[in-house]
Formats: sequence, C-alpha cells, structure tokens
Amino acid sequence: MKIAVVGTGYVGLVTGVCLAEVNHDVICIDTDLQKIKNMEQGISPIYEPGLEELMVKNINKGNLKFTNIHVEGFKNAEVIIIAVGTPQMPDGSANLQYIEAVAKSIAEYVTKDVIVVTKSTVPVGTNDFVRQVILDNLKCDVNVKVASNPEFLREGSAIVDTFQGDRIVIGTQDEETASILEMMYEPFGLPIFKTDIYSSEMIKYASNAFLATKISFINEVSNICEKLGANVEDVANGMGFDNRIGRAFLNAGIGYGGSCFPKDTHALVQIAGGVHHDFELLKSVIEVNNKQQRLLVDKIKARFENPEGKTVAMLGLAFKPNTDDMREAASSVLARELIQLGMKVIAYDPIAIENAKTQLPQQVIYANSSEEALKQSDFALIVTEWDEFKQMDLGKLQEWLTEPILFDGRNCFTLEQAKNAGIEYHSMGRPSIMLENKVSIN
Ligand SMILES: NC(=O)c1ccc[n+]([C@@H]2O[C@H](COP(=O)([O-])OP(=O)(O)OC[C@H]3O[C@@H](n4cnc5c(N)ncnc54)[C@H](O)[C@@H]3O)[C@@H](O)[C@H]2O)c1
Ligand SMILES: O=c1ccn([C@@H]2O[C@H](COP(=O)(O)OP(=O)(O)O[C@H]3O[C@H](CO)[C@@H](O)[C@H](O)[C@H]3O)[C@@H](O)[C@H]2O)c(=O)[nH]1
Repeated sequence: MKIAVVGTGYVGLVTGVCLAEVNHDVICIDTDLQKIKNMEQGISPIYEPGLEELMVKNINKGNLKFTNIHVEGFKNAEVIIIAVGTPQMPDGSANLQYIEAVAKSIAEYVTKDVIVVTKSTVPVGTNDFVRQVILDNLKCDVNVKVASNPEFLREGSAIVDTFQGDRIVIGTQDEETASILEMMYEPFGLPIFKTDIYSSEMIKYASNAFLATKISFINEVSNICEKLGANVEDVANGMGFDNRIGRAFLNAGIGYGGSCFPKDTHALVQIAGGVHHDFELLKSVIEVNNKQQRLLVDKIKARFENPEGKTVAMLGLAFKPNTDDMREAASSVLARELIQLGMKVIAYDPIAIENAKTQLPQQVIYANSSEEALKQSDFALIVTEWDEFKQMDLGKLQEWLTEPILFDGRNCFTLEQAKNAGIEYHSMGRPSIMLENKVSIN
C-alpha cells in the first residue's frame, strides 16, 4: 500500500519505518529540511533503540523515502497518516495549528481519492474539524475519507510497541475505510478494535489519563508509606497480584513527565470543561504529580540544614530511560530549584545532554560520565533509571562523593544493596538507610 506519513517525530518516523518494514511503500514528510536531509542519509533525528537500523534497512530496500515537499509526498498516497505534534496551549488545551496546516496542505495537493488518518493525539471532534478544513479547501474533485487511529507507543520501546502493541484502534463508521486500514495493519498481526471516531479519540486521552492516575495514586501511597515505615514496592507487588489492579505503572518515583501524560491530562481536563464537566479526579492527579516532581528537593532540604554551596551529582536527565526526550522531564524542575537553593549541579545523562542544554538552567555543569559527576560532588541524586545507573557499583560512592549520600528518585536499588554498600540512601516510599549516628529523615 502507498502510505504518506506527515511529521517525522517519535510517532511519525517510527510508524513510517515500521510500515515500510512490513513492505508498504512509505514516504515520510516533514517541514524540517535538516531532518529530511539527515534521514535520507540514514541518520535518525531522535534516539530510539532499534530505529536507525530499521530505517537504513528500509531505505536500502526502497520502501522508505523522505521529503519536505507535501505535494511530492501526497502524489501517490492511498493513505495519509497525520503524526504532527499537538502541544499544550497556555490554558492546557491541545494546540491544533499543525493539524490544521496539514489538513490544508492535503486539501491543496491531493489529486486522487485518499484516506486521511489522524494518529496525533487530538481532542474529541478534531477529526470532524480535519474533514471540514479539507472539504473547505479541496482543489481537486476527489473523495477524502477521514479516520481516527490513535497511537499508543512509548518512547524508548517504540519499535517493540509498534510490532507487539496491545491493540490498534480504528475510529470510523465507514466500512470501506475500516477494511483498508485493517489491511494496512494486517501484517502486524495485532488485535484491532474498531469504533466510531469520537470514541476512538477519547480512548487515547482516557488511556493516558488512567495510566497517569495509577502513577499519582501509587506516589500518594508511597508518600504515606514513608511516614508509616512501610515499603511501597512491597505494597505495589502485593497489589499487583490482583489481576483487576495489575502491577504495571505502579512504580513510585518522582512523578510522570514526557511529551504525553502532562499535556494529555491537561487537555482532557479542558475537553471535559468544554462540556461543563469538572474532571476533579484528573485535576488532583496533575496536582499530585506537580508536587511529586519536586519531592527530592524537600528531602534534600530536610536532610541538610543548609544545602547552599553544596555540589550535587544529578544522574539522569531524560524523562525516562532509553530516550533523549527532555519534554516535561523532572530533571528540569529539580535543577531549577536546586540552583535557586544556591547549590551547584553537575549533571550526566547517557543520551539526553544535548537536548538538556536547551532546557536546564545555564548554571548546570555537564559531565561525560557518572563517575566524573560523582567525583566532583558532595552527594548524588538519581532522576532517571538508566540501566547504567542501576548497574553502578554503589560501594564506589564512598570513595567518590564527599559524603556518601544518595537520593534515589526511581528506586534503582534494593535497601539491602544500599546497606551493603555502606552509603546513606533515601529512596521513594521506603525507609531510609542511615549511616551510624545519623537519624532517619522519614
Ligand atoms: N511521543 C510519543 O511517544 C507519542 C506517543 C503517542 C502519541 N503521540 C502523539 O503523536 C503526535 C506527535 O507526537 P511526536 O512526539 O511524534 O511529535 P514531535 O514533536 O516529535 O514531531 C512532530 C513532527 O511534525 C513535524 N511537522 C510539524 N508541522 C508539520 C507539517 N505541516 N508538515 C510536516 N511535518 C510537520 C515537525 O517538524 C516534527 O518533526 C502528538 O499528538 C502526540 O501527542 C506521541
Ligand atoms: O510505574 C510508572 C510508570 C511510568 N512512570 C513515569 O511515567 C512517565 C511516562 O512513562 P511511559 O508511559 O513509559 O512513557 P511515554 O513514552 O510517555 O508513553 C506514554 O505516553 C505515550 C504518548 O501518548 C503513550 O502512547 C504511551 O502508551 C504511554 O505509556 C515517565 O516519566 C515515567 O518515569 C512512573 O513514574 N511510574
């Protein structure tokens, strides 16, 4: 099938590459010429495990092409997939300007019947808007069908999620459109759930809001566990045995970040508000997350009478491991607050440093390895649970840090490991490990 994908970010590029891998004829379109030039040479604009290899393989097979010229991309397309960003507006709602621009260019350039699929996360009713914009601006006498097809991949495991996802959602009430899209996805062999467009659009927001709710819920439980001396990991494990609850997304930490949960929870609050529904539960989820992202600062303030002048090694900057994405990363919030407290921050991340430089305060100093960061610091924080931090020899902290104190925002180590390493260890929702003569802060 001939497919054009508009937008080559995390979703568009991964989708384009994976559709090419199952032998569709794919052309990816982006307005960013530099990205296009890099991709043509097999260079991925994002860090995503396995993506670049698959990209190069399919360029060489002739299944995958790139262009910054929409008319060129749409020329032969049977299906056009919209995968441009829908970032957050100041009031929390989704910004649809990129969606509208794509709809206009489709109207202008398509010369044959085509199915337009919205994969970007968009508020309920947006596909009606897309259809209307296309109809209002259409230059040729062609038939354009619009369908919703939200995306559920996670950054860091996007390729695996695409080939082994739990479901593909197709929102359309047009039988022919549904069956063409089923054919497009058939090689993935995944369960396909068909519904109407509005429900499909809502499934995406409701799924992300529910996952965010699980995270804020366990983080609240975690904060209570700390006060009571319980261990949130055991609590989550015990809860997770119940199939109705499930263990996934019950990892306590410093809150959720990234390009999706923060913006999509805000957008759903706005969508609800638009129909005069006050989504109180989701507002609390957001509020809890905002507090949770800065919890390590409170712990540091409670531990040190005066943290001013201290140097801290910040390990991990990306919002989660295996990505270079810094959007809504807790590291941003933490770095800002620590610097405001008069501390020096030495940061390290295996992949995200270049992106971090555009977001973190200028005062942050970057190290080339965790060892380099730790050796210059008084104590340390773990913000992102990269494998290389989890595999770190904790005993070395005694040697490298002025004070062997670790604040672990992602519970990378067992309490036993910390105890055996002879360090002071403050994690999330678990009792602190103190060295002799020190009182626990919990
Ligand atoms: N990032 C994720 O993990 C993820 C997962 C599921 C759904 N989503 C949703 O998918 C959408 C895309 O997210 P993303 O993270 O891939 O975005 P992104 O910001 O990484 O990429 C968007 C791309 O679209 C390009 N673009 C903008 N306007 C264009 C136009 N008119 N024509 C061609 N290209 C254009 C930009 O240059 C950019 O490369 C969003 O709605 C997001 O909520 C994201
Ligand atoms: O138990 C958990 C699980 C996740 N997180 C945090 O939640 C955020 C999001 O993580 P994750 O969901 O793994 O990454 P995303 O790439 O943001 O993926 C989410 O957002 C995408 C964009 O909409 C959806 O497609 C995915 O299904 C959805 O999982 C990160 O900050 C994680 O650290 C936790 O704190 N605890």
